[in-house]
Amino acid sequence: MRKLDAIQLFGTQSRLAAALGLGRSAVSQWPDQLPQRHADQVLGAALRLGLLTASDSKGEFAMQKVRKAVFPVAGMGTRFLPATKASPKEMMSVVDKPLIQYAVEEALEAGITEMVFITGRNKRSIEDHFDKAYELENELAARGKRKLLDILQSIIPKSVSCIYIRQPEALGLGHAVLCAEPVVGDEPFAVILADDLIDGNGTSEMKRMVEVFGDTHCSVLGVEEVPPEDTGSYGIVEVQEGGNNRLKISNIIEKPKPDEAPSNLAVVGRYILTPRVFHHLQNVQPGKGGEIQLTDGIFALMQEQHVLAHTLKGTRYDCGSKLGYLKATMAYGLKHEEVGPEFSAYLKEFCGKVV
Ligand SMILES: O=c1ccn([C@@H]2O[C@H](COP(=O)(O)OP(=O)(O)OP(=O)(O)O)[C@@H](O)[C@H]2O)c(=O)[nH]1
Ligand SMILES: O=P(O)(O)O[C@H]1O[C@H](CO)[C@@H](O)[C@H](O)[C@H]1O
Repeated sequence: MRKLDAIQLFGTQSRLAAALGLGRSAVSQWPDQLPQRHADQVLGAALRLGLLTASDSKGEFAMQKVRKAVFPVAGMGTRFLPATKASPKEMMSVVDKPLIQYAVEEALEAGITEMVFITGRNKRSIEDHFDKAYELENELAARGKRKLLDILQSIIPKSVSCIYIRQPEALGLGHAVLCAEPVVGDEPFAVILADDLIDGNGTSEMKRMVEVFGDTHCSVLGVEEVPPEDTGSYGIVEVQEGGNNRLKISNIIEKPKPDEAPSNLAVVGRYILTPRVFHHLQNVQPGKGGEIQLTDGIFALMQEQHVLAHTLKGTRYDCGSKLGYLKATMAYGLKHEEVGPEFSAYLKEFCGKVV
Protein backbone atom coordinates (compact mmCIF):
# COMPACT_ATOMS: atom_id res chain seq x y z
CA MET A 1 0.00 0.00 0.00
CA ARG A 2 1.23 3.51 -0.82
CA LYS A 3 1.26 6.18 1.88
CA LEU A 4 -0.77 8.40 -0.40
CA ASP A 5 -3.57 5.82 -0.61
CA ALA A 6 -3.60 5.48 3.16
CA ILE A 7 -3.91 9.24 3.63
CA GLN A 8 -6.63 9.40 1.00
CA LEU A 9 -8.59 6.70 2.82
CA PHE A 10 -8.68 8.80 6.00
CA GLY A 11 -8.94 12.21 4.33
CA THR A 12 -5.86 13.87 5.79
CA GLN A 13 -2.53 12.84 7.27
CA SER A 14 -3.63 14.19 10.66
CA ARG A 15 -6.76 12.05 10.66
CA LEU A 16 -4.75 9.00 9.69
CA ALA A 17 -2.26 9.68 12.50
CA ALA A 18 -5.07 10.24 15.03
CA ALA A 19 -6.82 7.00 14.02
CA LEU A 20 -3.60 5.10 14.66
CA GLY A 21 -2.91 6.87 17.94
CA LEU A 22 0.34 8.24 16.47
CA GLY A 23 1.75 11.73 16.19
CA ARG A 24 1.54 13.40 12.78
CA SER A 25 5.33 13.44 12.59
CA ALA A 26 5.50 9.65 12.92
CA VAL A 27 3.27 9.25 9.87
CA SER A 28 5.09 11.90 7.86
CA GLN A 29 8.30 9.91 8.31
CA TRP A 30 6.78 6.79 6.77
CA PRO A 31 8.19 5.83 3.36
CA ASP A 32 6.04 6.31 0.21
CA GLN A 33 5.57 2.56 -0.11
CA LEU A 34 4.39 1.30 3.26
CA PRO A 35 5.97 -1.79 4.80
CA GLN A 36 3.42 -4.45 5.64
CA ARG A 37 3.23 -3.63 9.35
CA HIS A 38 2.18 -0.02 8.63
CA ALA A 39 -0.25 -1.22 5.97
CA ASP A 40 -1.71 -3.64 8.55
CA GLN A 41 -2.19 -0.80 11.04
CA VAL A 42 -3.89 1.37 8.44
CA LEU A 43 -6.20 -1.44 7.34
CA GLY A 44 -7.06 -2.34 10.92
CA ALA A 45 -7.99 1.26 11.74
CA ALA A 46 -9.97 1.64 8.48
CA LEU A 47 -11.95 -1.53 9.24
CA ARG A 48 -12.63 -0.44 12.82
CA LEU A 49 -13.85 2.96 11.73
CA GLY A 50 -15.99 1.51 8.96
CA LEU A 51 -14.00 3.23 6.17
CA LEU A 52 -13.51 -0.20 4.64
CA THR A 53 -15.36 -3.46 4.99
CA ALA A 54 -13.72 -6.87 5.00
CA SER A 55 -15.23 -7.56 1.57
CA ASP A 56 -13.81 -4.45 -0.11
CA SER A 57 -10.35 -4.81 1.41
CA LYS A 58 -8.87 -6.28 -1.76
CA GLY A 59 -6.46 -5.11 -4.44
CA GLU A 60 -4.70 -1.98 -3.25
CA PHE A 61 -6.05 -2.65 0.22
CA ALA A 62 -5.34 -6.36 0.24
CA MET A 63 -5.11 -7.79 3.73
CA GLN A 64 -2.76 -10.53 4.66
CA LYS A 65 -4.16 -13.90 5.59
CA VAL A 66 -3.09 -15.97 8.56
CA ARG A 67 -1.09 -18.70 6.81
CA LYS A 68 1.38 -19.66 9.51
CA ALA A 69 1.04 -21.11 12.98
CA VAL A 70 3.77 -21.23 15.58
CA PHE A 71 3.78 -24.11 18.06
CA PRO A 72 6.16 -23.49 20.95
CA VAL A 73 7.14 -26.95 22.15
CA ALA A 74 10.52 -26.28 23.74
CA GLY A 75 9.37 -26.09 27.38
CA MET A 76 10.53 -28.60 29.95
CA GLY A 77 7.13 -29.86 31.05
CA THR A 78 8.21 -30.06 34.69
CA ARG A 79 4.63 -30.42 35.96
CA PHE A 80 4.43 -33.79 34.25
CA LEU A 81 7.67 -35.37 35.37
CA PRO A 82 8.69 -38.15 35.19
CA ALA A 83 6.47 -38.70 32.10
CA THR A 84 8.22 -35.80 30.36
CA LYS A 85 11.78 -36.72 31.28
CA ALA A 86 12.68 -38.18 27.91
CA SER A 87 9.65 -37.42 25.76
CA PRO A 88 7.87 -34.13 25.15
CA LYS A 89 4.68 -33.14 26.94
CA GLU A 90 3.15 -32.32 23.53
CA MET A 91 3.48 -35.98 22.50
CA MET A 92 1.33 -37.17 25.40
CA SER A 93 -1.69 -38.81 23.92
CA VAL A 94 -5.35 -38.09 24.65
CA VAL A 95 -6.99 -41.42 23.77
CA ASP A 96 -5.09 -42.12 20.52
CA LYS A 97 -3.66 -38.81 19.30
CA PRO A 98 -0.83 -36.74 20.73
CA LEU A 99 -1.67 -33.23 21.95
CA ILE A 100 0.41 -31.67 19.18
CA GLN A 101 -1.70 -33.40 16.53
CA TYR A 102 -4.92 -31.95 17.93
CA ALA A 103 -3.24 -28.53 17.81
CA VAL A 104 -2.12 -28.98 14.20
CA GLU A 105 -5.60 -30.18 13.18
CA GLU A 106 -7.11 -27.04 14.72
CA ALA A 107 -4.71 -24.93 12.63
CA LEU A 108 -5.42 -26.91 9.44
CA GLU A 109 -9.16 -26.36 9.88
CA ALA A 110 -8.47 -22.65 10.19
CA GLY A 111 -6.86 -22.67 6.73
CA ILE A 112 -3.28 -22.46 8.02
CA THR A 113 -0.75 -24.14 5.73
CA GLU A 114 2.65 -23.58 7.35
CA MET A 115 3.34 -25.14 10.73
CA VAL A 116 6.35 -23.74 12.56
CA PHE A 117 7.49 -25.76 15.57
CA ILE A 118 9.83 -24.19 18.11
CA THR A 119 11.64 -27.19 19.49
CA GLY A 120 14.28 -27.93 22.09
CA ARG A 121 16.12 -30.98 23.34
CA ASN A 122 14.20 -34.29 23.51
CA LYS A 123 11.72 -33.12 20.87
CA ARG A 124 12.74 -35.35 17.94
CA SER A 125 9.63 -37.45 18.32
CA ILE A 126 7.54 -34.42 17.25
CA GLU A 127 9.46 -34.21 13.96
CA ASP A 128 9.13 -37.95 13.52
CA HIS A 129 5.39 -37.79 14.15
CA PHE A 130 4.81 -35.41 11.23
CA ASP A 131 7.34 -37.15 8.97
CA LYS A 132 6.67 -40.06 6.64
CA ALA A 133 7.25 -43.41 8.37
CA TYR A 134 8.36 -45.54 5.39
CA GLU A 135 9.02 -48.81 7.22
CA LEU A 136 5.83 -48.71 9.25
CA GLU A 137 3.77 -47.80 6.17
CA ASN A 138 5.33 -50.62 4.11
CA GLU A 139 4.68 -53.07 6.90
CA LEU A 140 1.02 -52.03 7.26
CA ALA A 141 0.55 -52.17 3.47
CA ALA A 142 2.09 -55.66 3.34
CA ARG A 143 -0.31 -56.83 6.06
CA GLY A 144 -3.29 -55.27 4.31
CA LYS A 145 -4.03 -52.89 7.22
CA ARG A 146 -5.58 -50.24 4.99
CA LYS A 147 -7.45 -48.36 7.71
CA LEU A 148 -4.36 -47.90 9.87
CA LEU A 149 -2.35 -46.89 6.82
CA ASP A 150 -4.92 -44.21 5.99
CA ILE A 151 -4.78 -42.90 9.55
CA LEU A 152 -0.99 -42.62 9.33
CA GLN A 153 -1.04 -40.97 5.91
CA SER A 154 -3.66 -38.43 6.84
CA ILE A 155 -1.82 -37.00 9.85
CA ILE A 156 -0.85 -34.02 7.73
CA PRO A 157 -1.76 -33.17 4.11
CA LYS A 158 1.13 -33.22 1.63
CA SER A 159 0.53 -29.58 0.72
CA VAL A 160 1.24 -28.42 4.28
CA SER A 161 4.81 -27.62 5.27
CA CYS A 162 6.34 -28.25 8.66
CA ILE A 163 9.30 -26.14 9.73
CA TYR A 164 11.38 -26.81 12.83
CA ILE A 165 13.37 -24.14 14.64
CA ARG A 166 15.51 -24.89 17.64
CA GLN A 167 15.16 -22.66 20.72
CA PRO A 168 18.64 -23.12 22.15
CA GLU A 169 17.56 -22.42 25.74
CA ALA A 170 14.09 -22.39 27.30
CA LEU A 171 14.16 -18.66 28.04
CA GLY A 172 10.38 -18.29 28.06
CA LEU A 173 7.33 -18.33 25.80
CA GLY A 174 8.05 -14.85 24.42
CA HIS A 175 11.55 -15.92 23.45
CA ALA A 176 10.20 -19.09 21.84
CA VAL A 177 7.82 -17.01 19.69
CA LEU A 178 10.63 -14.63 18.77
CA CYS A 179 12.61 -17.61 17.44
CA ALA A 180 9.93 -17.92 14.72
CA GLU A 181 10.59 -14.47 13.27
CA PRO A 182 12.95 -15.57 10.45
CA VAL A 183 10.24 -17.90 9.12
CA VAL A 184 7.14 -15.81 9.86
CA GLY A 185 8.59 -12.54 8.54
CA ASP A 186 6.21 -9.66 7.95
CA GLU A 187 2.94 -11.61 8.20
CA PRO A 188 0.23 -12.04 10.82
CA PHE A 189 0.51 -15.45 12.46
CA ALA A 190 -1.16 -17.75 14.96
CA VAL A 191 0.40 -19.12 18.15
CA ILE A 192 -1.04 -22.36 19.53
CA LEU A 193 -0.03 -23.87 22.86
CA ALA A 194 -0.73 -27.56 22.40
CA ASP A 195 -1.13 -28.24 26.11
CA ASP A 196 -4.26 -26.08 26.08
CA LEU A 197 -6.44 -28.61 24.28
CA ILE A 198 -9.63 -26.98 22.98
CA ASP A 199 -12.65 -28.97 21.92
CA GLY A 200 -14.27 -26.45 19.61
CA ASN A 201 -17.56 -28.37 19.66
CA GLY A 202 -17.65 -28.80 15.90
CA THR A 203 -15.58 -25.80 14.76
CA SER A 204 -11.91 -25.14 15.26
CA GLU A 205 -11.44 -22.36 17.82
CA MET A 206 -8.56 -20.99 15.75
CA LYS A 207 -10.89 -20.81 12.75
CA ARG A 208 -13.20 -18.57 14.78
CA MET A 209 -10.25 -16.37 15.70
CA VAL A 210 -9.04 -16.17 12.09
CA GLU A 211 -12.51 -14.88 11.19
CA VAL A 212 -12.22 -12.13 13.82
CA PHE A 213 -8.82 -11.23 12.38
CA GLY A 214 -10.28 -11.15 8.87
CA ASP A 215 -12.94 -8.68 10.02
CA THR A 216 -10.67 -6.41 12.06
CA HIS A 217 -7.06 -7.01 11.08
CA CYS A 218 -6.17 -6.68 14.76
CA SER A 219 -4.24 -9.09 16.97
CA VAL A 220 -6.65 -11.42 18.77
CA LEU A 221 -6.15 -13.37 22.02
CA GLY A 222 -8.33 -16.29 23.12
CA VAL A 223 -9.68 -15.66 26.64
CA GLU A 224 -11.97 -17.29 29.17
CA GLU A 225 -13.01 -16.67 32.75
CA VAL A 226 -11.11 -18.60 35.40
CA PRO A 227 -11.79 -18.89 39.14
CA PRO A 228 -10.46 -15.65 40.75
CA GLU A 229 -8.05 -17.64 42.91
CA ASP A 230 -6.35 -19.02 39.75
CA THR A 231 -5.21 -15.72 38.20
CA GLY A 232 -1.61 -16.49 39.20
CA SER A 233 -1.46 -19.23 36.54
CA TYR A 234 -2.37 -17.09 33.53
CA GLY A 235 -1.92 -13.89 31.58
CA ILE A 236 -4.88 -11.81 32.79
CA VAL A 237 -6.54 -9.10 30.69
CA GLU A 238 -8.74 -6.12 31.31
CA VAL A 239 -11.15 -5.39 28.46
CA GLN A 240 -13.40 -2.61 27.31
CA GLU A 241 -16.11 -2.38 24.67
CA GLY A 242 -14.36 -2.10 21.30
CA GLY A 243 -17.39 -1.52 19.04
CA ASN A 244 -19.14 -4.08 16.80
CA ASN A 245 -19.49 -6.43 19.77
CA ARG A 246 -15.73 -6.73 20.06
CA LEU A 247 -13.73 -6.63 23.27
CA LYS A 248 -10.62 -4.47 23.16
CA ILE A 249 -7.85 -5.34 25.60
CA SER A 250 -6.83 -2.33 27.69
CA ASN A 251 -4.36 -4.09 29.99
CA ILE A 252 -2.58 -7.43 30.25
CA ILE A 253 -0.51 -8.76 33.16
CA GLU A 254 1.35 -12.04 33.43
CA LYS A 255 0.27 -14.23 36.35
CA PRO A 256 -0.92 -11.59 38.84
CA LYS A 257 -1.88 -12.59 42.38
CA PRO A 258 -5.66 -12.54 42.82
CA ASP A 259 -5.55 -9.24 44.73
CA GLU A 260 -3.50 -7.61 41.95
CA ALA A 261 -5.45 -9.03 39.01
CA PRO A 262 -7.51 -6.53 36.99
CA SER A 263 -10.12 -9.26 36.29
CA ASN A 264 -10.47 -13.03 36.14
CA LEU A 265 -10.37 -13.10 32.32
CA ALA A 266 -7.43 -15.33 31.40
CA VAL A 267 -5.52 -15.68 28.15
CA VAL A 268 -5.56 -19.27 26.97
CA GLY A 269 -3.04 -20.70 24.56
CA ARG A 270 -4.48 -19.20 21.35
CA TYR A 271 -3.16 -16.02 19.79
CA ILE A 272 -3.21 -14.27 16.43
CA LEU A 273 -0.52 -11.63 16.36
CA THR A 274 0.63 -9.00 13.92
CA PRO A 275 4.34 -9.23 13.07
CA ARG A 276 5.02 -6.00 14.92
CA VAL A 277 5.08 -8.09 18.11
CA PHE A 278 8.55 -9.34 17.11
CA HIS A 279 9.93 -5.83 17.41
CA HIS A 280 8.61 -5.63 20.97
CA LEU A 281 9.74 -9.13 21.93
CA GLN A 282 13.27 -8.15 20.96
CA ASN A 283 13.17 -5.42 23.58
CA VAL A 284 11.31 -7.23 26.36
CA GLN A 285 13.33 -7.86 29.50
CA PRO A 286 12.93 -11.04 31.56
CA GLY A 287 9.66 -10.73 33.50
CA LYS A 288 7.64 -13.10 35.68
CA GLY A 289 9.72 -16.12 36.68
CA GLY A 290 12.81 -14.56 35.04
CA GLU A 291 11.43 -15.54 31.61
CA ILE A 292 10.92 -13.53 28.43
CA GLN A 293 7.15 -13.36 28.54
CA LEU A 294 4.88 -13.20 25.47
CA THR A 295 2.45 -11.23 27.65
CA ASP A 296 5.00 -8.42 28.07
CA GLY A 297 5.55 -8.27 24.30
CA ILE A 298 1.78 -8.03 23.80
CA PHE A 299 1.54 -5.28 26.43
CA ALA A 300 4.05 -3.23 24.41
CA LEU A 301 2.21 -4.03 21.14
CA MET A 302 -1.03 -2.77 22.70
CA GLN A 303 0.49 0.67 23.14
CA GLU A 304 0.63 0.92 19.33
CA GLN A 305 -2.14 -1.25 17.96
CA HIS A 306 -5.54 -2.51 19.04
CA VAL A 307 -5.49 -6.00 20.50
CA LEU A 308 -8.83 -7.80 20.79
CA ALA A 309 -10.09 -10.53 23.10
CA HIS A 310 -12.01 -13.49 21.68
CA THR A 311 -14.08 -15.34 24.27
CA LEU A 312 -13.66 -19.08 23.73
CA LYS A 313 -16.70 -20.88 22.40
CA GLY A 314 -15.19 -24.33 22.88
CA THR A 315 -14.17 -26.21 26.00
CA ARG A 316 -10.56 -25.93 27.14
CA TYR A 317 -8.61 -28.62 28.94
CA ASP A 318 -5.36 -27.62 30.63
CA CYS A 319 -3.38 -30.68 29.63
CA GLY A 320 -0.19 -29.22 31.12
CA SER A 321 -1.67 -30.17 34.51
CA LYS A 322 -2.43 -33.70 35.63
CA LEU A 323 -6.05 -33.02 36.51
CA GLY A 324 -6.75 -31.18 33.24
CA TYR A 325 -5.19 -34.03 31.30
CA LEU A 326 -7.35 -36.61 33.08
CA LYS A 327 -10.48 -34.54 32.36
CA ALA A 328 -9.54 -34.33 28.67
CA THR A 329 -8.90 -38.05 28.46
CA MET A 330 -12.34 -38.73 29.93
CA ALA A 331 -14.18 -36.25 27.69
CA TYR A 332 -12.45 -37.40 24.50
CA GLY A 333 -12.76 -41.05 25.52
CA LEU A 334 -16.53 -40.69 25.92
CA LYS A 335 -16.80 -39.09 22.45
CA HIS A 336 -14.49 -41.55 20.72
CA GLU A 337 -16.31 -43.48 17.98
CA GLU A 338 -14.52 -46.76 18.63
CA VAL A 339 -14.44 -46.94 22.43
CA GLY A 340 -16.94 -44.22 23.52
CA PRO A 341 -20.07 -46.34 24.16
CA GLU A 342 -18.19 -49.05 26.05
CA PHE A 343 -16.21 -46.50 28.03
CA SER A 344 -19.43 -44.72 28.96
CA ALA A 345 -20.99 -47.96 30.22
CA TYR A 346 -17.83 -48.74 32.18
CA LEU A 347 -17.80 -45.27 33.76
CA LYS A 348 -21.44 -45.59 34.85
CA GLU A 349 -20.65 -48.89 36.52
CA PHE A 350 -17.47 -47.49 38.05
CA CYS A 351 -19.23 -44.40 39.42
CA GLY A 352 -21.95 -46.61 40.89
CA LYS A 353 -19.25 -48.42 42.87
CA VAL A 354 -17.48 -45.22 43.96
CA VAL A 355 -20.53 -43.20 45.07
O1 LIG B 1 11.17 -21.30 26.85
C1 LIG B 1 10.07 -21.83 26.58
C2 LIG B 1 9.00 -21.89 27.49
C3 LIG B 1 7.83 -22.48 27.13
N1 LIG B 1 7.68 -23.00 25.88
C4 LIG B 1 6.41 -23.61 25.47
O2 LIG B 1 5.36 -22.73 25.82
C5 LIG B 1 4.20 -23.46 26.22
C6 LIG B 1 3.70 -23.00 27.56
O3 LIG B 1 4.70 -23.20 28.56
P1 LIG B 1 4.44 -24.05 29.87
O4 LIG B 1 5.00 -23.32 31.03
O5 LIG B 1 3.04 -24.51 29.94
O6 LIG B 1 5.30 -25.32 29.54
P2 LIG B 1 6.50 -25.96 30.27
O7 LIG B 1 7.00 -27.00 29.32
O8 LIG B 1 7.49 -24.94 30.73
O9 LIG B 1 5.74 -26.71 31.46
P3 LIG B 1 5.95 -26.74 33.02
O10 LIG B 1 7.43 -26.84 33.31
O11 LIG B 1 5.31 -25.50 33.56
O12 LIG B 1 5.23 -27.99 33.43
C7 LIG B 1 4.57 -24.93 26.19
O13 LIG B 1 4.03 -25.44 24.99
C8 LIG B 1 6.08 -24.92 26.17
O14 LIG B 1 6.62 -26.01 25.46
C9 LIG B 1 8.72 -22.93 24.98
O15 LIG B 1 8.61 -23.41 23.82
N2 LIG B 1 9.89 -22.35 25.34
O1 LIG C 1 1.39 -22.04 30.52
P1 LIG C 1 2.34 -20.97 30.94
O2 LIG C 1 3.60 -20.99 30.16
O3 LIG C 1 2.59 -20.94 32.41
O4 LIG C 1 1.65 -19.57 30.56
C1 LIG C 1 1.42 -19.22 29.22
O5 LIG C 1 0.23 -19.83 28.76
C2 LIG C 1 -0.96 -19.42 29.45
C3 LIG C 1 -2.14 -20.14 28.80
O6 LIG C 1 -2.03 -21.51 28.98
C4 LIG C 1 -1.14 -17.90 29.37
O7 LIG C 1 -2.26 -17.48 30.12
C5 LIG C 1 0.10 -17.20 29.90
O8 LIG C 1 -0.02 -15.82 29.74
C6 LIG C 1 1.33 -17.70 29.13
O9 LIG C 1 2.52 -17.15 29.65
